[in-house]
Amino acid sequence: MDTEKIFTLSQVAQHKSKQDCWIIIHGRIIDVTKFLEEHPGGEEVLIESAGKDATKEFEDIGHSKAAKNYILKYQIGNLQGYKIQDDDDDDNLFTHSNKEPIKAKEIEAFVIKQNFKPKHLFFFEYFVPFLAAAFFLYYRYLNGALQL
Ligand code: HEM
Repeated sequence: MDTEKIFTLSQVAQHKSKQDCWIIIHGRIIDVTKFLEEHPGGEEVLIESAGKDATKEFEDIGHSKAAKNYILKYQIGNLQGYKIQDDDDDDNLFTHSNKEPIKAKEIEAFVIKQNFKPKHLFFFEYFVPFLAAAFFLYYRYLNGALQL
């Protein structure tokens, strides 16, 4: 098991043949080339998902703990952007790692939210200067009117 190496989706996509077959499960990159013939579900299903994220397909079957251990055995790295936390407790193995990477848009939204100003600031920033300017102009107007 190698959890240090980071691969991008396009790097994984290059390994999609029977001779070189990688798949992604919960952000883990698995080289299943040597496992193809051994897979109880047949090699076809793995080859179909080669070079892609097969998390949904993997979970839909309801694989056992043994299958999850195979994943750790054949893991060669992690998908870029995934935060994987290994745990000794096998049941948590995948719940912990099942975290979506934070998307840029979410970060942006967070930053914008943080920049929101309280409503009363708007009052002081715009309304008070506007009132002052109005008073000033009115004063000038009155002065002018009185001098006439
Ligand atoms: C595209 C993803 C996958 C699909 C669609 C898939 C499909 C299946 C199916 C249909 C079975 C049931 C076979 C039967 O009951 O006769 C099975 C069993 C099994 N698969 Fe997969 N599989 C996938 C990925 C994997 C991976 C990545 C591993 C491990 C590296 C794995 C390990 C196993 C094991 C150990 C079994 C035996 C039953 C169990 O322990 O859950 N599979 N798979």
